[in-house]
Amino acid sequence: MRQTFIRSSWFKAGLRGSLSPSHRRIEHGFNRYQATSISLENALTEVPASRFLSDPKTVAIVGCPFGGGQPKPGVDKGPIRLVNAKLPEQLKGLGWKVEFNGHHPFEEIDAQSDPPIGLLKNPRYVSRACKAVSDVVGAHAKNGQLPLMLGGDHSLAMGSVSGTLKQYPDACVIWVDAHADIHTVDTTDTGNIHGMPLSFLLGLGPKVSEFSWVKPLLNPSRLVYIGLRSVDTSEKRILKENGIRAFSMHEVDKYGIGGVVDMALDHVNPKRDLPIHLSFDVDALDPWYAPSTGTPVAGGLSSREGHYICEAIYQTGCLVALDIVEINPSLGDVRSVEKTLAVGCSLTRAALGERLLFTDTNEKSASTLTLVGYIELQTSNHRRLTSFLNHPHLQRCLSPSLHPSTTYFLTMSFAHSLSVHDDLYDPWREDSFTHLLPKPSYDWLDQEEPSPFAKATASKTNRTTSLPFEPSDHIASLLRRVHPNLVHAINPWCGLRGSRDTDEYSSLEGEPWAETARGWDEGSLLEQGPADDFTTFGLDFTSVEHDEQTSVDTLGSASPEVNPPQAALAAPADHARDGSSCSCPRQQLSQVESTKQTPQSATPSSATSVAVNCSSVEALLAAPLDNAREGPSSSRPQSPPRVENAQLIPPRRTPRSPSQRTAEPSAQRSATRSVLVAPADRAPVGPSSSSPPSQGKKRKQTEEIVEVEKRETKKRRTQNEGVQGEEEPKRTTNQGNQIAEDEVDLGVHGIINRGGKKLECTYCDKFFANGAHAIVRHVQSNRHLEKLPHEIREELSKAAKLHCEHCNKEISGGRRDSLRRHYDSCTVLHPEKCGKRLRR
Ligand SMILES: NC(=[NH2+])NCCC[C@H](N)C(=O)O
Repeated sequence: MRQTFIRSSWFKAGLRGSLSPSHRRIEHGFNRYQATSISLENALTEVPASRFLSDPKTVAIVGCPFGGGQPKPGVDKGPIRLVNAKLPEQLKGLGWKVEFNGHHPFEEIDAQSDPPIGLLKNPRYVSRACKAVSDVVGAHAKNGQLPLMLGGDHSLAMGSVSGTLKQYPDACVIWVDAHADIHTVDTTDTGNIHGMPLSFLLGLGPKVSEFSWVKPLLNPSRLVYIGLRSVDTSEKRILKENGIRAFSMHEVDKYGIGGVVDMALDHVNPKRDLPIHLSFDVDALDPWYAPSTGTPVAGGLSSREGHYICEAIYQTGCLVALDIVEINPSLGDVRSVEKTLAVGCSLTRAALGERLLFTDTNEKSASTLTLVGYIELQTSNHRRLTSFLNHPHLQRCLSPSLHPSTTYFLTMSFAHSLSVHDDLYDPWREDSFTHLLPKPSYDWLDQEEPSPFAKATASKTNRTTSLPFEPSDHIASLLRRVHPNLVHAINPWCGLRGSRDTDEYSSLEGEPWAETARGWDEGSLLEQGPADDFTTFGLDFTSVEHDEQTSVDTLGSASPEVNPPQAALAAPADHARDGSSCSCPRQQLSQVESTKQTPQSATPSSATSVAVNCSSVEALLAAPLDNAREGPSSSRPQSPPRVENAQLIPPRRTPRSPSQRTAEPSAQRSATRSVLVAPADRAPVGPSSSSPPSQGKKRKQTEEIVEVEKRETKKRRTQNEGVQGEEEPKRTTNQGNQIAEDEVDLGVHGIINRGGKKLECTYCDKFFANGAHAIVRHVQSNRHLEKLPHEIREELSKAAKLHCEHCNKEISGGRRDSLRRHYDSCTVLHPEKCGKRLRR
């Protein structure tokens, strides 16, 4: 039996070009209008925060008032002051669940009972404190929480990193510090253990029985430094002997912080799939920004550079633990202390998702939703789907290009091997399931249109069908690995509608892609080709600048009023302002120097105003992945040494002059807000140049388009005339049928409600028996929307809100399961309940 899962609407919608024979296995395309369909609902409710943490994302604050690893009093007050500065509230403001049950009590040991071991000072005190921290951090990590260790001195990281490694043995450690903190027992000059934690974690140097609990779980290749500038001679030797990668301030100056972070990540976490422990010593920052610390060293990171590190690591979705250490509120004047505490808070926020242009990842608005692409997988094979989603090619395509502040969704559809049900699977016909698929386990498909048929069929019998896997959760978890903010939407119905349209094939006759379509029909995809064939998947990432309006909006939403707790201490993203008024000596110098050099082009990950767009299908086909990768990364000044696996896909800038921007019609501008529009210079959607259709076909298509356009213009004109108060024009369907007076014209929707029963789509010939909701969805999911102005599209998405079909109540949240829950209390379905409630 033929598998007929070619979507009629797609062919009509101009996705034909994507069906070239060379892309027969994986269909991909981009239909930005689906952004307003069900995808939106799913995307709005599902924003995975991390690859490793549990939901809801929880940060467990481990306050460590401890300074035994160094000699200066006061560092133990650091965590207390950070908490008093409302750090927990600030993190809540970022959407985290915060667990903080008071600071950890560290039992003091008097000096006599804790004599030095060799040169090591307070060895027992430090060891016990670190052991306790290790246990606590390990427990939080085990619970799927993110432990935030607030020091205290940096010796505590011996504990926190141990705790992390217990739970995540393959975790990597990014150590941001002015110092290497890698002295061994026999190399330390000072005996201060805060200069030694890494040697214990790496198992270097002579063993000290007091520290035997520290397991040398850290592999030197999993450690990377950023910000070093005070490294003792013996430490340099240790770094060299152990091949430990370090990015000193020299490299920061040379490559820029973006390059350094990329290289650091490429070294320890090339596929961005390993858990990351970020250990941030505030002395990595220039003392200008963090003066209140015990061992300040001039020439450090600017505030922005420090924040960039945190932001970039958050963006990997791999952060599992964070240390913020060495803030000593007893050092310096009041202003210095405030400054240091403020930067400690804002570094923490940056590492936990605070963004410069957006409020937070949990606040989802249409402007943070970007459709990345459309994938149609012609497979029902679980293994193949997994290998596709796990394929490094896809990961490389998506991962580095997606900005963390944006929720992306990938609309995916799956042609299941429903061949046996072929003629039966029509959700619009209640009887279509009744004998073969009595209780479909198509919940994932049902999700969007369950009520008419799912209810009807569920009651009949419990026979289940044999879908090979339950895609929703599975895909969600796989996509989370690609990018934490990448969500998916399964978009079932247009395919289902098309499933009966076998005549589509005849209309394909002579087209180069007809063969492909047949190939799918015969299930060839399932049989042939190793997973590697999926490399044909190539999204074309094109940078599209947010229009000015968007930037202003999003910037506005990040203003301090939005988040009062943060304002209490430091305005959110206050670090962003550092540059202008900065008198940090290093930055002044580099500012002077940078004017001499070629201006640095924006690195992709720092370009907050750049979004990713997979534009027309033709562009996809014309631009294989490798081409898509060419771009600004190669034009970066002094591009860093080749970093393995760092397949950055730099967004291609499409520069537009300000006058060009203002010249854009406002409707078009605002349309770019929620759904990014392909830049004008992209090839128009139509037959691929690589697979030109026959002349005749081409003409037929053009004629079709012209006809549709004519219809549109006519319609618009008659509408306008109506507004001007002239005689009301006769209303007709696209078939030319006149609309009777008792028929409701949904006008702007392009939908005619015929006698309140059957609905006809004005743009194609389809009829719907299942209510306005269904047809609104239909119009959205087909490319009819393309023809509608933005305002109308917005109205449409409003109209697509879920309502109970019995009492017409709007279902808040617009989710199907909420609707199902609502049925239980629906006053029309259960008048008796309603009565009870009234009596009460
Ligand atoms: N985490 C720190 N602040 N470490 C400073 C260490 C300074 C010096 N290398 C020492 O061993 O004493």
